[in-house]
Formats: sequence, structure tokens, C-alpha cells
Amino acid sequence: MARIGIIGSAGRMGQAIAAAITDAGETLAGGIDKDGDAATIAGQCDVLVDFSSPGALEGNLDAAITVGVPIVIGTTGLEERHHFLIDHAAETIPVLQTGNTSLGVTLLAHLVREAASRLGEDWDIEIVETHHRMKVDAPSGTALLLGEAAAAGRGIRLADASERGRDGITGKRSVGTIGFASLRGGTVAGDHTVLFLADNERIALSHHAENRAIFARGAVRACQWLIGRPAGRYTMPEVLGL
Ligand SMILES: NC(=O)C1=CN([C@@H]2O[C@H](COP(=O)(O)OP(=O)(O)OC[C@H]3O[C@@H](n4cnc5c(N)ncnc54)[C@H](OP(=O)(O)O)[C@@H]3O)[C@@H](O)[C@H]2O)C=CC1
Ligand SMILES: O=C(O)C1=N[C@H](C(=O)O)C[C@H](O)C1
Repeated sequence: MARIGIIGSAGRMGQAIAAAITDAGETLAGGIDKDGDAATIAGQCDVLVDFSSPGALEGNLDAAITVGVPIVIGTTGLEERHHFLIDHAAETIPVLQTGNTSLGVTLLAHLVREAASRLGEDWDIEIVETHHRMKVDAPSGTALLLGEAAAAGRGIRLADASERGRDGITGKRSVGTIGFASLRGGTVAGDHTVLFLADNERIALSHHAENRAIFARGAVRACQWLIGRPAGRYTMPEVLGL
């Protein structure tokens, strides 16, 4: 049985992951929240899973490196400097970071990449996401993941094409950009649609999360898969064999 430690254990995802650990027949080795220190649970675990806050990431990675324990990072709102920290940690321990641990979104990203590789720049790409009123970051990690998939399909860097936060006199849409729109309200677990819009036709590729169990199950699968791997940075398609 894998011993799994949760960072952000009292949160919405932390609670869902605790239930998924039990369902999967694994062991919940411990959990911490804002006032906790990952170093206190890292030594008791075979793997850590972090669904907390970007501000906690550096300390969590340090704790995982010190003990030599793998870590799954589901926290979103990460910036470039966080990705540098993750790359650095992955030189020493196995790390998996993703904006979405669900099977459905992992497959959706594959489909988006494929569609973007086949449709030219006359097809505008727009990504729309809707989440519950408590979500603190935008665009969602999943929207960014889908944007990366679209950019990869087009053979461009998302950072060079991303169009975020339109407001006021924005001017015409620039050819080749990838737009993002975020809606917040109610208790929506997570809806994402990638639109490909051309003259007189459009394609919509969508995923709707009905609850957090899908993320939690995927996170536990990622934990199970990561144990015993060599140091490196891994992805959900590798976990799910997609
Ligand atoms: N990758 C994926 O598939 C998914 C990712 N997420 C992401 O997971 C994260 C958590 O989401 P959610 O559970 O809804 O959020 P919540 O706010 O419900 O939970 C966050 C938890 O993290 C804790 N926390 C905050 N700061 C720290 C810290 N410095 N150290 C340790 N724990 C800390 C909070 O503790 P306290 O209450 O004491 O502040 C809280 O228990 C978000 O970034 C979200 O976007 C969510 C769903 C799926
Ligand atoms: O905060 C959430 O709730 C979610 N966050 C992730 C994201 O930012 O994409 C995944 C999921 O959509 C739910």
C-alpha cells in the first residue's frame, strides 16, 4: 500500500483526494495546511501530493528533495519561476505537475493539439473556462494547459500568442493569437471549451467536470505511478498511457 501525504489536506481537493486514497486501497500518511510544514510529513510518505497554493511550492519541493520522495503538484496559478523550481527539483526526484489530473481533460488536450495542427491560422482559437466562485486564479491551470496544447499543435510558443483579459477598445483580433476568457460563479467544478472559429463555421471541444472526484482519482493514479520512478519531470499522458 502506498503511503500518500497531502499538502492542502483540509481544502476542497485535499478532502476529495483523501476519499480517493481510501477508495484506491492506499494509505493516507498525513496532511498539512497553511500553518503546516511539508517536512513534517515527507518522511512518513512514499509520495506527496500538493493541491494548495503557489506560495507553498518552494518549501514543498525542498521538503520532497530533502527526503527524496516523489511529488505530484496539482496546484494552479503557477508562474514561470515556479516552473523553474519544478525543473530544478526534477533533477533530483520524480515530479509530476499538471493543471488537470482528469482522464477527460488529458485526452481533450491531445485532441486540441491534433485539431490545432490541422487547422490553419484562418481558424481563431479561443478558450473559455467556468469555475466556482471560490477559485482564486485565472485563467485556470487547465485553460493554460489547453492553450499550450493548441500552441504546440501550431508549432508556436503560447507566451508569444496568448491574448488575455480583453477590455475596452481592444482593436481587431490579431491573427494567430490564442484567446482566454474566465467566468466565475456558483459551484461549477470546472468547465472548459476550446473553440476553433473560421468563416461561417466553428468547432467546440469541451470538457465538463461534474465533481472533484475525477481530479482526485487522477491524482491518486499519478501518485501510484510516480513511486519508484527515476528523477525527472513527468506528465499525465504518461500516467494514463495516452
Ligand atoms: N490539477 C488539478 O486537477 C486540480 C487543481 N486544483 C488546484 O488545486 C488547488 C487547491 O484547490 P482547492 O482544494 O479547491 O482549494 P482550497 O482553498 O479549498 O484548498 C487549499 C488548501 O491548501 C491549504 N494551503 C494554503 N496555503 C498553504 C500552504 N502554504 N501550505 C500548505 N497548505 C496550504 C489551505 O489551507 P488553509 O485553509 O489553512 O488556508 C487549504 O486547505 C488550487 O490551485 C486549484 O486550482 C483544483 C482541482 C483540480
Ligand atoms: O480550482 C479548481 O477548482 C480547479 N482548478 C484546476 C484548474 O485551475 O484548471 C482544475 C479544475 O478545473 C478545477
